[in-house]
Amino acid sequence: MPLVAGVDSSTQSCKVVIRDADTGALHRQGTARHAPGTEVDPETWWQALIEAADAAGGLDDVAAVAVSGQQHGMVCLDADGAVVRPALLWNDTRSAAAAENLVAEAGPDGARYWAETSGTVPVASITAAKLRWLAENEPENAARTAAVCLPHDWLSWRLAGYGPGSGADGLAALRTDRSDASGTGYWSPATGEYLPDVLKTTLGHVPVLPVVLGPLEAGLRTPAGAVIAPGTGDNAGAALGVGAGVGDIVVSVGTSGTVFAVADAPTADATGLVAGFADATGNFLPLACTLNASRVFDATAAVLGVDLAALTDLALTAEPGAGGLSLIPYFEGERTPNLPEAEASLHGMTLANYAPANLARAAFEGVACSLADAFQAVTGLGIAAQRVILVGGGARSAAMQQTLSAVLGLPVEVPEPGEYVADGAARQAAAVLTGEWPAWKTQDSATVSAAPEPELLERYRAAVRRQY
Ligand SMILES: Nc1ncnc2c1ncn2[C@@H]1O[C@H](COP(=O)(O)OP(=O)(O)O)[C@@H](O)[C@H]1O
Ligand SMILES: O=C(CO)[C@@H](O)[C@H](O)COP(=O)(O)O
Repeated sequence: MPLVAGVDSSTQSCKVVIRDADTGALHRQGTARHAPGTEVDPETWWQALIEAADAAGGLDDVAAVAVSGQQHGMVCLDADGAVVRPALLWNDTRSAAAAENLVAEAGPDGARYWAETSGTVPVASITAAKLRWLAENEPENAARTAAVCLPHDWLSWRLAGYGPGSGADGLAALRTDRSDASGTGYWSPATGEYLPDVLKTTLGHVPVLPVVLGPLEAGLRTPAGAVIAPGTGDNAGAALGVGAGVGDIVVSVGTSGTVFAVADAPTADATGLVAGFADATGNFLPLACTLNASRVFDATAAVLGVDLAALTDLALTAEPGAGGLSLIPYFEGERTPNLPEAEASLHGMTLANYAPANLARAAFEGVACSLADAFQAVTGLGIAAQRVILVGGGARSAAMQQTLSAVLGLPVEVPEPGEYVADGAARQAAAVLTGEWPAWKTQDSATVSAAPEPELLERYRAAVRRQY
């Protein structure tokens, strides 16, 4: 009965689950908060991982561990293995102009070129755009950058005992997986190869890059001897955690809102709405991501002076349609659609409808409508939605569940509350240990079917069109 650990180092927190490798039974778990902001010292992730692992009873007795992490974050290391500057996260939009320039420099059909070459048209989130920003704005830091990796790669490396002072041998030990490599812009999901030219035209040189492990390939080991599995980007981790397969569309409501499908062939969306990522099993993970999801609820709850449970209760006392209010939730700029400078706005206010319950409902409906746009982009690639699965912290809200079902006009499957990204990582750890994907029992789910509200999405889209 070996134990395995799964780690989810996501934007807001680190979660650790420890499960039985044979049965998947949950033994222990722990969490720790991350620092806020879009520019973060990776050391704070490491300290949070230690804290979350301690809260989960430690990792000394696990036979394998895998780390899933927030995607795209730019972690630059110097020749010694020390971090060159704080990491720029996926939701840091300072690299928006750099992304635009990368597309323009690729010629009149630059977007198609990028979609076909790297799977994804660069936006501010993509690591390659962040490297270009670094080279243009902090040339000394760019020149000192001897290796570039992602949050999950760096944490796996720290788990193996590497860190500042590890030198060239340490950099050579960096490992990643195809799901996270596919979010960099300098790795091709279609060929499975790095794209050195992208690094030359962004960072200015080709740094040491993590070796991309195959789905069941063992990576490093912890000092205590546990196998470190390849790990994953957090969305690919969620796909593993809920057991998503071809025909499933997963909607995740965390700091980011994501809509993604498991596909058996790579995608290349030249509109730029859908990133052509790889998954953690050897398949692909076309994904549309928004910058504004669960934190819209946090902010609205704070404004209304209630907690998240009360926000949902309040929202459910309002009629569908929030009395005519439409919230465009682009508080942090937006990525889908690509409007990095956008701000949120509230439309349709009258003295009659401007009330706390309608505001609460408008927050959930606004996020649901923005996710419906992302959903349409994914299904627009010809991907059928046989089942829609809702995960992430925001999935705990009945208001989120119902408004998403109403706006999509589809039933939504809601797995029992859990840490599905960390669970996906634990599954991968078990798979690497045994050589095959474990046949763990899948989670219990409820199906939420709300009456379709197509006019709500029409009103939202009309407001977006008027504004942008
Ligand atoms: N009952 C709830 N209602 C609405 N949102 C919730 C609820 N519980 C948790 N959340 C949201 O979950 C978010 C954290 O989700 P999570 O998926 O862990 O985020 P991330 O992976 O980006 O760190 C918080 O921003 C919070 O708003
Ligand atoms: O940028 C993306 C996907 O492309 C985000 O989904 C990040 O991976 C962050 O995820 P969360 O912390 O919101 O789960």
